[in-house]
Amino acid sequence: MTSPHRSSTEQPPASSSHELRTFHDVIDDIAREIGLDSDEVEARKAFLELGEADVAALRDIHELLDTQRDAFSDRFYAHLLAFPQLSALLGPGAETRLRHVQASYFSSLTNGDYGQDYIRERLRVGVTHQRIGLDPKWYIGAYRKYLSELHDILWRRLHGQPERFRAAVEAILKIVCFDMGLALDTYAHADQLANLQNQNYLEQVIDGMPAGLVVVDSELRACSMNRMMADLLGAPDEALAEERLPLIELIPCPELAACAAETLRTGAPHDNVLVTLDGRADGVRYVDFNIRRARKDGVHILLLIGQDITFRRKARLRLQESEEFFRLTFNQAAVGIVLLGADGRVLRTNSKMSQILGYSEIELLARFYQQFMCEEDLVDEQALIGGLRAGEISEYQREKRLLRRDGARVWVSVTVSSMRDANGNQRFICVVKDIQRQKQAEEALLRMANHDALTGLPNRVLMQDRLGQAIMHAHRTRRQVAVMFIDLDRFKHVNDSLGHDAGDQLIVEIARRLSSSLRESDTVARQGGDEFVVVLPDLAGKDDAAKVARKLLDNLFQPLTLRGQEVFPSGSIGIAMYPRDGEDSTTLLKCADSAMYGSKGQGGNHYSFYTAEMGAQAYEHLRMEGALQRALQRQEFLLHYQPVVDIGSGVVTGVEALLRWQPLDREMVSPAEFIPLAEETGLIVPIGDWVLATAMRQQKAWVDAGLPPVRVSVNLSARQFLGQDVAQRVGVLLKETGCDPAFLTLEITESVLMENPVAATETMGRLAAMGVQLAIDDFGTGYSSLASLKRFPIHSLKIDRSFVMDLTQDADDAAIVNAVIALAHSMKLNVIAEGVETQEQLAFLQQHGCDQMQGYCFSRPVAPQGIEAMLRREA
Ligand SMILES: Nc1nc2c(ncn2[C@@H]2O[C@H](COP(=O)(O)O[C@H]3[C@@H](O)[C@H](n4cnc5c(=O)[nH]c(N)nc54)O[C@@H]3COP(=O)(O)O)[C@@H](O)[C@H]2O)c(=O)[nH]1
Repeated sequence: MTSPHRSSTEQPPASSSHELRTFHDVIDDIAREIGLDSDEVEARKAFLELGEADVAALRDIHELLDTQRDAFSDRFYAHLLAFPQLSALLGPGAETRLRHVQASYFSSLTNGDYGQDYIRERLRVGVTHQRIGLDPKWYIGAYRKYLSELHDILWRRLHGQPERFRAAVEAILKIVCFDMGLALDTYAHADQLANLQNQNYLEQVIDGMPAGLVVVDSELRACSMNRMMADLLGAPDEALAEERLPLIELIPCPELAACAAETLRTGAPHDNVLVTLDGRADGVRYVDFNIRRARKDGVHILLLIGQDITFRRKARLRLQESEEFFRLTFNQAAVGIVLLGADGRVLRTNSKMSQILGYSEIELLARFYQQFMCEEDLVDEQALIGGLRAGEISEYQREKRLLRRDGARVWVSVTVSSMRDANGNQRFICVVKDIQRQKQAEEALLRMANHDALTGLPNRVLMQDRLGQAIMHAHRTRRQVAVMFIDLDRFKHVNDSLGHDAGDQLIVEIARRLSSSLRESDTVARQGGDEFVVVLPDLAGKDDAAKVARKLLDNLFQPLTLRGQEVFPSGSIGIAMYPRDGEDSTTLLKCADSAMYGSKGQGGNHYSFYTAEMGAQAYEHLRMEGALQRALQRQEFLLHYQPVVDIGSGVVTGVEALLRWQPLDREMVSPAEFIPLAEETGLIVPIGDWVLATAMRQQKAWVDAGLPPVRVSVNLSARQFLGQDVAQRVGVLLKETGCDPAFLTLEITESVLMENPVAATETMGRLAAMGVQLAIDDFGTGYSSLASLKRFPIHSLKIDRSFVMDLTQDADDAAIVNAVIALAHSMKLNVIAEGVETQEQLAFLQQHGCDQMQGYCFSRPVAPQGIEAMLRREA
């Protein structure tokens, strides 16, 4: 306890080492603490006027009293032991021992030696008496008895010698008073020691209190405080040691000072006065003060007891903070959160949950979770909740649909966990994530993966799955399955002439017509391009399939208008039957495909069932493809050239390069046979590139051979023209071959132009810029008008052979050819007639101003040497 008046003679507390000390040491300590040094002894003797004369007088009666000692002791102790309080203190059988002690004291009293040993003995006796609990009153009484007895003895022996008697009595009185002083000193010292120990004990208790204590005086100044308060305030001991600090300075809290003043004035206690102590190195401290009034030395004092509630308060603040954090997180969470009672009642929810389910928070609180579940989920959900309830699982996660307020179903991912509230009640926490969009995207992806984007029909993947199921079902039920491969007739033609959009429109309409012609249990799938596959499960036989095929063809062959043109779509259908033609989907599809080619071979708009011969055709198709690839590697291709003749002069002005395939071991194969296959497989690109390079090299070779320059025309396929950078390639080849671009013409069909007019214009522009000429081949077979060709940098038009063929018999064809020549001329285009076989045709063309012609009437396509011979003849 820190106080401005702390004793400077504080005694160390009793310790075990203290107990081991001898009684002699204790007496020495007491003598020292009382201050009984020789000066003190002399001072006392002087005050008692105990001098040498008295010592001599005492010695004088020593002998005299010797014979009286035993009788004296008997009387003395008879008197003392007559008092039960004393006999109880002195103990049974004490008489003999005490009589001996008394006799010894009696002797020492008059033997004239009153030095340190005498004094120490007196202190020892005093300490002994004090320790056994002999009150000073008994002590004083005993000395009175002592003096009276001595007085009697001396009177009896010395009444005849009044001077000696007076001196003896005087000396006895002094020495006895001297002794009494020493005895009383031991009592006072013991009391002082006890007080000190008491005070130490209290201070220890107060310092050890788990609360801070400040004692404040009646002037509201702090008198003392315990260690805990000093620690709390961060105040050094010296703060109060020097002066009493005003309370408001020691604890700068006006509220505390005001409460203290009130308690001091009225005596009414104050509890829970919260004081915030900041500015401490270890951070802010919160102290809860109770103020009580007490009284000391007749004046009021205050006890301010401060409890450090920093930890508690910080914990509470942290709890509040975490509750606030939780509340905000809960309310603003991007996922729905619901706290459910054990029966599924909604106990707490957040705004996201309201958003997901379309109910207000209040509405949700009046409901049970089960009310939002779809019926089909109830059984599973109850089982899982049962698992949670029984502690078999701690949580579960599911994707499912919940019922919204508007009756719609929303896809969610739910995680449900079990917990106990503060009262031990079971609760379920549901974290609900809205995955509606994700599910829609997944469904869309799944749909995309299994359906054709243009028509929405199942695609090849889904069709194969359905076909597999149909086969399994037919196997079990001993029924049949029909697989139909449907390819639209002349679709390419529509696509090329009317453009891709019209082609797409046609495909969509065909898909609609096929779907509407079939049952729910049938499958119609788009295989790609203009190919469809129909799966008819559960059939009795091929007659059923034939009926459906007829119906499909009838429905397909209904007119529709595309870009203002009336089109009559038709298809070629190939049919394979399970189990007759194959037992697995791959074989059946292959058979149906072969059968479809069979229908195509019959002019389209036809259905055919698969036969073994068709398998051979399909095989042939595959064989050709492989052979074409090998032909490129083995250099089995060559070029023939057909002269292009000026109609007026009959002079060869150019040649058209025409591809030929001469396999090593077989007859020459016509391009009409392999070009469509090469186009289908993409092989036309490397083959066409070879043609271009070879023709250009040939042109240069003729020039180098000293022949007059001759224009060489090369056919470009659609893939070649649109699928690669043909302008860049021609540029490279011009450089490589040395061919003169002014004598190179590239022929493209009008359908190629119309397929991608923008790209075509750009490519043609680049080619024209190199000086290469461009011709439209097979003109009249497409749907483009002459006017639409205006925007392309074209030099020539080649009238298709089909118009020239019947020119002289068919007035329509004649009119068309005539009109084309006239219009082309008006557009300053050169006109070349193809396939001129007769003189009549030639005459017609001459008559109508056609510029050039090519055909059998002049020459068939021939090897380069043939052309060279012709050119030399003309030169
Ligand atoms: N992309 C490429 N296509 C090419 C190439 N070489 C040829 N072809 C195309 O193959 C088709 C068949 O060609 P081909 O058997 O060579 O027939 C051509 C002529 O021989 C034939 N012709 C010429 N005059 C007459 C005639 O008086 N009567 C008659 N019945 N036929 C005749 O016409 C074909 C030339 O046609 P076209 O190209 O339209 O001018 C054919 O479509 C070729 O285009 C090639 O290298 N690349």
